[in-house]
Amino acid sequence: MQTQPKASHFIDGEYVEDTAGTPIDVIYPYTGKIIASLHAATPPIITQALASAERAQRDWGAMTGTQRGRVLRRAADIMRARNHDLSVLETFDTGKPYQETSVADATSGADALEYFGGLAGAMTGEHIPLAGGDFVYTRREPLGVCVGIGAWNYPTQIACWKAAPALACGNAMVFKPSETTPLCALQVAEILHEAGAPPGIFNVVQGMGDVGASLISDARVAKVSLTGSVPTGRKVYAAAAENIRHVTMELGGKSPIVIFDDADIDNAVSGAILGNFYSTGQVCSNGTRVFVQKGIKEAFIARLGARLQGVVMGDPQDPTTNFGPMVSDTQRKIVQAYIQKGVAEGARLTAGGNTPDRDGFFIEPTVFADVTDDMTIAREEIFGPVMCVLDFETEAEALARANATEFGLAASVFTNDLTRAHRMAAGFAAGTCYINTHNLAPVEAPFGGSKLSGVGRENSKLALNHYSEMKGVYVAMNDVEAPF
Ligand SMILES: NC(=O)c1ccc[n+]([C@@H]2O[C@H](COP(=O)([O-])OP(=O)(O)OC[C@H]3O[C@@H](n4cnc5c(N)ncnc54)[C@H](O)[C@@H]3O)[C@@H](O)[C@H]2O)c1
Repeated sequence: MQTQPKASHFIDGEYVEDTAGTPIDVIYPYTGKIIASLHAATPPIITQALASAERAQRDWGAMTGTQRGRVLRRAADIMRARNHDLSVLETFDTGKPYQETSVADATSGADALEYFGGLAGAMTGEHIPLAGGDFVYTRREPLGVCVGIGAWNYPTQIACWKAAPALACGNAMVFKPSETTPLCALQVAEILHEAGAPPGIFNVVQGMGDVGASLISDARVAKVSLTGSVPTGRKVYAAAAENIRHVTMELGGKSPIVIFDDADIDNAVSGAILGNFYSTGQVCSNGTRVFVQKGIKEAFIARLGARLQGVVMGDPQDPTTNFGPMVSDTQRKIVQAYIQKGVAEGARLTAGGNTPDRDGFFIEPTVFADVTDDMTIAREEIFGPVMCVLDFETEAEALARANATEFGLAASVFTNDLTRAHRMAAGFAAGTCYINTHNLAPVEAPFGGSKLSGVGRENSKLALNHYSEMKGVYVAMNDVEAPF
């Protein structure tokens, strides 16, 4: 497959290059080899992208929602038809196994385009009757030019989850992918263009944090939606505050999975695997603190150990591989340091912990038992395949400890006690909760975090509120009464 794009940026319906920008080498995590070379956006590229988006948004925002929705739904169809190629590219970009990318990335992106394409024509205001026949009507209006900034773990999905509601509401978007995975968003731009999106409606510019910062500080920008870490979120939120801009923040997490002794233990083990090792642990909503009720702790660890025998680590493009390398050597080193800290602080290593002696940024799926709440590995987001198993005795204790974190992205409970399941879901201080599963993110459901994990929600009808604002129009049906 040709992994080198035609040029670094996609602006106004075409590929654009400016070789004066800082070089960005794209590394395939399986081989450590360079598979594409791009350039970060220079100030003229940033200006070009924002000017084109501002120009295009005026007409796009004036179209009917049905017309815009048609373009998005066409893009969804193209994306589904190209799923194989897009998945292969996503695997080159991230190192995630094709077994995952073929069902979770372009497909999830297409779902978002289809869903918000469907909703676009159904967005309406309301009529509010008042005394004396006066009334107010509301108009849902686009914000204008939105900036999207992506993390490296789900490059296609992140681009689509931001573009689809933004465009459905009549905005234009300038999207900056992560510098680690810059390839897939260009494909999203091509597909939207091919589906009939007017030039400039979705522009992609490459670059590091400084490019993101320049985009946000531009006066033409009405909103920024970031998927990234909490430290970056703080900077982006502060920069947006300078001009009182709208924000959506999808940030990090240290989510709990609470497993009671009445749970279906195989389902609980599956949930913990999904919530810790999918995408080699590089998922923001991962349930990395697994609280297991004391009586079943050793049984849980034994079953988990047996299931880990099913890990197939290898060439991520091979459809039988179910566990790929980490996205970069840097990220792998961060995870290695956390594993060392876990050992040093006295946690019991029950699986993995090693770096396989082979090419690629691999690290074994790792499980620590007897983890306590104060250990570094139980407090900080690791963003790699490291599961911490903690044990508990009572429901009240589990809930209090699950919530004792500055993050609040996701939380799940495994139990067969119906009332306890709902009690726990109501008690979790997290934006995205699960009962008897973990980490599913269908487009119909709101996704996002509370506390340090974020602001706003992606997906679901709620996302429309974050990409539009309501204008109230007061209509007088009577003479104006003035005091003099
Ligand atoms: N909540 C979610 O939906 C979600 C999803 C995926 C990843 N994440 C989080 O993302 C993190 C991993 O991704 P990452 O390492 O790419 O995150 P990161 O914060 O390092 O970078 C995210 C993006 O922000 C850009 N950026 C960096 N500094 C900036 C600045 N000052 N101004 C504007 N943009 C700037 C980066 O170039 C990149 O595109 C983890 O913390 C993970 O939990 C969250």
